[in-house]
Formats: sequence, C-alpha cells, structure tokens
Amino acid sequence: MTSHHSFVGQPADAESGRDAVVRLSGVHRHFGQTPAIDGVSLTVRKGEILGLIGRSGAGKSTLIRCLNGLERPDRGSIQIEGREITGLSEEELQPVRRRIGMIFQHFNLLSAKTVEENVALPLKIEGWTKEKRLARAAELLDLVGLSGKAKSYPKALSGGQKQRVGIARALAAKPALLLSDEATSALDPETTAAILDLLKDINAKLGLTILLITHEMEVIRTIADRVAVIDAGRIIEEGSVWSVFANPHTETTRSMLAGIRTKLPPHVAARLEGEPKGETILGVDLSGPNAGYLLAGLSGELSGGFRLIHGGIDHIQQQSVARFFIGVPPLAEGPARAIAYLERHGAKVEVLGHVPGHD
Ligand SMILES: Nc1ncnc2c1ncn2[C@@H]1O[C@H](COP(=O)(O)OP(=O)(O)OP(=O)(O)O)[C@@H](O)[C@H]1O
Repeated sequence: MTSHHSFVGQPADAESGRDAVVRLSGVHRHFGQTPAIDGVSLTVRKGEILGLIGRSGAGKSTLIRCLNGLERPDRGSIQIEGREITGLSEEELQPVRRRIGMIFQHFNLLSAKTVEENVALPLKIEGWTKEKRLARAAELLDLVGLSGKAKSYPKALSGGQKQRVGIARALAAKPALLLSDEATSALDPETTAAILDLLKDINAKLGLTILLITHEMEVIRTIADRVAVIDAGRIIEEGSVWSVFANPHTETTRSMLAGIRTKLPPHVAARLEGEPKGETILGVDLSGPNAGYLLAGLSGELSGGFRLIHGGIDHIQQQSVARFFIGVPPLAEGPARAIAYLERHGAKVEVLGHVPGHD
C-alpha cells in the first residue's frame, strides 16, 4: 500500500482533500496584463510523483513561488497539508516552507561548506544538535549513494553527485513534499537517468511525495505517475502519464510529445500525396492489453496484406501503448477493411495520405 501506484486512479480521495499534500484551487496571479497563473486548480496526492510540464513562460516558476509563499496569488486558495497559506504572514510561512524540500537545476550548494555540512544545514535552522545533524547527514548520504563524500567540497563533485547532495539536503528535515525545479535540466542523459532512478527509488522506499517541474516529457515519462500540462497559466491537460502519452487531447501536449513519440519517418512523409491512389498510409494508436494482438489480427483480415513502416509497443506505467504506421496496398478494398478492423478493435486510426508505389 505504500507504493505510489496505489494512489493512481483514486481521484475521489484527491477531491475530498484527504490525501492531498498540496491543493491549489482557482489560483490567479497576474502581472499587469500578463496572467502568469490564470485559474489553476491542481492537487498533489500523498505518495505520488506528479509531473508539471510547460514551455518557457507557461507559468511554472510563478506557480512554485506561490507554493513557497514567495508570491501571493491575486485570488484562489493554496493548501499545504490541509493548511491554507495565502493569508499567512512571513513568520507563519516559515514552518510551512520547511515542509517543502527543494532541488534546483544548478544545485544551489554552498561552496565553502563540505557535503555533510550542506546536507545538515536545514537541520541547524531547525535547532538540531551537531551530533544529531551529522548522524542524519550520514544516513541521507548513504541513501543517495554518497557515503564516501561527506568531507568533500562541492567543487570536487560531478554534476550528478552535486544533485545527490541537493536531494539529501532537501530530505534532511523530512519534508512532506519534494519540489524538483528542473533538477535534471543541467545534466547529461546518463546522469539524468541515474538521478531519476534515485528519485523513483526514494519515492517507493519512503513514500515521498514529489512535484516535478520540467519542460522535458522524457523526464515525466520516466518517473511520473500523473502529469499536468500548463500553458499560458492554465492547466490544459491532466491525467495518468500513460493515458496522456497514449491519447494527448491538445495540440500543445502533442507538440511537447513530438520529440519522443513515434512518428512517420521523414522520407515517407515527404512522399505523401492527398490523391487516393497507391498505398494508403495509416497512423494507428491503441493502448491496453489488446495492443499486442492487433497486427496479427489485421494480417488475417487483409488478403492483400500490408506492410509495417515504423513503430511498435511502448510500455508506460506497465501499460501497453502501441503506435505504428502501416501501408496498405489498394487491393480488394484493403484500406477500408483495415480501418474498419482497427477501429472495431478500439484503435484510433488516421489516414495520413497515399504513396504511389512503394518507397
Ligand atoms: N515579476 C514579474 N513581473 C512581470 N511579469 C512576470 C513576472 N514573473 C513572471 N512574469 C510573466 O509571467 C509569465 C509566466 O512566467 P514564469 O516565469 O512563471 O514562466 P515559466 O514557465 O517558469 O518559464 P521558464 O521555464 O522560462 O522559467 C511570463 O509571461 C512572464 O514574463
């Protein structure tokens, strides 16, 4: 039950607020004519990893600042662990801020302090004794795989190691929420994967709730349970990661997915014509347990056959998400039969055009 998966698909709890670590409702923050946040309602449920994705200028930083109480919304409600924070004074905000651990793109470590001192710093502010602080730092450095580096200084560490220190420091005071602000954006792909693995691992081990702010869909795909897409200050799409990847509802989401979604190879796309002659090129999307059987079934259906041009089955949150492109020759009503068969089995089919002859 501690698994983050247990919270997926339980919107009733989130709506009642019982399992909400963060709950925004109807939050607005305008700067003059610019609506940086334009009516955002969003819940981060206990134990989940929620990815918030948006392009530059979409409103991510303003949202983070509202969560920290650094920015006050013009209207709307923000609750952290059930406590309304919008009306709090600076002094009242301090303990609320300490419930949120943050990690940053550029790590924000203190270069004059050792690794263990950096990790222990939030505990000093909380009034822990030195002995307890160092014991806790050692425990956290072990958790993030940096036990041997306690006495090192940040400049002696790689980017990935610095972010591990950042994670250890963010977790020192046992926050209710880890807020990751583009934490892997400055890292190479291999190091990014290792840091994301670590976050997923801590989420599973400790049941840590994570809000992951990013502009990269790959980050979301790798570790998030749910995703919310922000655009021009509004949440335009929200759902479990696999369902948003399988069936994005907005053009903005589709274009943000474009880099990592299977697409028609450019040399085939270049030859597409509108006139219905030659081979018909279909784009096919299907998620769920039937995805693996679709092509075998289709080949039994079409006497004239078809060819697989590109694509296959992806697995996101243990769901099969199929996306492929096929070419159907103009034999024996092939294309019409293919479309009817695929749609009958729940697939979304798009006629992309026609290619005279084969490529
Ligand atoms: N203090 C401010 N004064 C005026 N306009 C602001 C201020 N802060 C943000 N904005 C505007 O609000 C909008 C949202 O900005 P925000 O920084 O929240 O976006 P973002 O998604 O974090 O972008 P990025 O990924 O580039 O940091 C932008 O149009 C920005 O110009």
